[in-house]
Amino acid sequence: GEVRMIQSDTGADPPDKEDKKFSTVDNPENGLSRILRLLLQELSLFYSRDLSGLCLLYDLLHSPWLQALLKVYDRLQQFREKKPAPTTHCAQQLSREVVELLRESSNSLEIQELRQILQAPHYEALLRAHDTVAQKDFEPLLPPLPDSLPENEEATRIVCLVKNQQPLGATIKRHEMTGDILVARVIHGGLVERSGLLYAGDKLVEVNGVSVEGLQPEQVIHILAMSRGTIMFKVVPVSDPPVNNQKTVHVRAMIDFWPQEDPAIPCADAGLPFQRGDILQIVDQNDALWWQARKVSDPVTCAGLIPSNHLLKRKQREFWWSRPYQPHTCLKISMEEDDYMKIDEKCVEADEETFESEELSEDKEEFVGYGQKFFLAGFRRSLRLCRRKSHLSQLRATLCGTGTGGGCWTVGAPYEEVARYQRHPADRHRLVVLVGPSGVGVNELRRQLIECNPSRFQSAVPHTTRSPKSYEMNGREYHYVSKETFESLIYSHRMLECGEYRGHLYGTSVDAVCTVLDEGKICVLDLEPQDIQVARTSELKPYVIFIKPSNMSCMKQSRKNAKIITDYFVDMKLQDEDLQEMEELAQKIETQFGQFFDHVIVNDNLQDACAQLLSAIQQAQEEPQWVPATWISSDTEA
Ligand SMILES: Nc1ncnc2c1ncn2[C@@H]1O[C@H](COP(=O)(O)OP(=O)(O)OP(=O)(O)O)[C@@H](O)[C@H]1O
Repeated sequence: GEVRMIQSDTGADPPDKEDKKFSTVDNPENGLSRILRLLLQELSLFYSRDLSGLCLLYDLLHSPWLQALLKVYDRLQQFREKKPAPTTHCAQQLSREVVELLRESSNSLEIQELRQILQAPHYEALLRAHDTVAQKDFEPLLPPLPDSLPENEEATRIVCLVKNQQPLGATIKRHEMTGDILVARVIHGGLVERSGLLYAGDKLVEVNGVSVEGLQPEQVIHILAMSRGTIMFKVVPVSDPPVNNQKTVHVRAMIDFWPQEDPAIPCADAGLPFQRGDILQIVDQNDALWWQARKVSDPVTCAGLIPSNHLLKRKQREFWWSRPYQPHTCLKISMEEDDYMKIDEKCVEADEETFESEELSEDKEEFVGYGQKFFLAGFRRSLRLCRRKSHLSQLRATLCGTGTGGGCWTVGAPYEEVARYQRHPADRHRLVVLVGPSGVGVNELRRQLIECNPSRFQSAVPHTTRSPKSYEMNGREYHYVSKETFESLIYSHRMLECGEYRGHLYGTSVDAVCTVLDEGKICVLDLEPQDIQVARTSELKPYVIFIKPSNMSCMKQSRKNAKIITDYFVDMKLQDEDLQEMEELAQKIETQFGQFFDHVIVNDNLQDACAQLLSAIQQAQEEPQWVPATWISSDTEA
């Protein structure tokens, strides 16, 4: 009644064609679809009145997806009411009989096809699934309980596991006092954990009907190793099974770990070996000493044991205390003096004049361009020599035992929490940092990259305390600043790298990098490995690429015409000893700083290395990457 009344009131448009189509769907409508149609009819009368929100509601209810959804709902509802029952409980058997019959009948193409279909593995599997559902055969068959249970026996549980190729994923131990065999640890993702039937602390009574009383854990493991198929455990369940309600954490390993070499690990076979730089997913931190984790790059179902943060820090302390006291003898000779002595031996002829003219000759190369000329800052010889010197001194300090890292242990957290980060297209680009042993081609690659697309890639303009030469421009070759200004930048942590060369300070500031990034470009920087940590901030989000030499014989081939800069020559041919030194240095850098590398490129063929570099940078900027979690959280706080 009301519907009609409103219609005559408004004289609005009749429901549109869509609606009619909807109302003429096959079968008589029922349930929700019908209600919806009526509702739409009614709403259409209001449409022209432009009441707020009404049009929105109309469009919503009129949307094809909602209508389709409701149709599905209605169909399912009908289906439920019908309570379908299987026509047969043994479709598989029926199918087999049909195949037999078909074998006897004429061999027409259709019959052949039908036979093939009925014998196809997926079809047989489908019928098997059908029969399982039809027969409601869901539960595994448990062995019958023994008839006579002793009165005083503790509540026991019978657990059956079907062993497959993988290990069971649990460890056992012997209780020191009682001698009971207990489940020590259930490995995350393993068969035992997925079954949900055994817990750490459960007491094993029998395995496959054999009592474990008085046995050593190794003997029990032997029984398990010998058994095939179903294994039956009789256990006294732990009174309150532990619940793992921790969320998983992702970390970057800052150390290497080899379970087979760690005498303290409770079960070496259950250990997860990893190397510095690996991203680990920690799934269980319930144990104070041994956590469970898996490698993100190798997502096997079963986790492995890794030493906890706490355990590693304790070992770290023990390691440092156990070292004999080492007076810092190496630092007695100042590195600079040492270096100068070497330089002086070799370049008795060279004086300041020669150095200046050499800088001039290098200058020409710094203007490059295709069509349009531009200046390449940050490739100056003095800056590069100064960097190299700071690295050498750092490395030597490390070898003398006074540096920040060494051999196996690095100071600081053994695991760094990481999170997935994908740069939003509107965000600044990530800083790209290239690291590599001197002469490997870091600057060559950087130069090629910038030259091939100067509007996309750029280097930062470094700072120096030396005075500008007549042909230089402040802010182009360098930012020329006073010693005081330079030092204040260092003290306020605004210098990414710095060093001294021939009495002048050289370095690259955070702000110089930000200037490039703020122009929407990708800043590509060449840093010494010990400076990576300084650059690792939420502000710059550096993506670190290690440039590695290939093997000696390849290098000898590809570096026939390669030249390096030295203190006494602008271009000096790379010698075999240089290549040898480069290889050794690359190894040292990798063992000491490998945890910070996001990507490694072997620079053998220059064109290949360039192409790899381009695609790595593309990935860094466009695809999700693991970064320290603090970079992300400080973003959201800001
Ligand atoms: N893949 C390559 N094939 C052949 N020559 C190469 C290759 N990569 C670099 N070179 C050459 O090797 C020499 C040294 O390279 P480059 O100057 O880039 O070294 P670098 O790693 O920046 O060292 P430094 O720390 O001294 O600045 C250059 O002559 C360069 O052209």
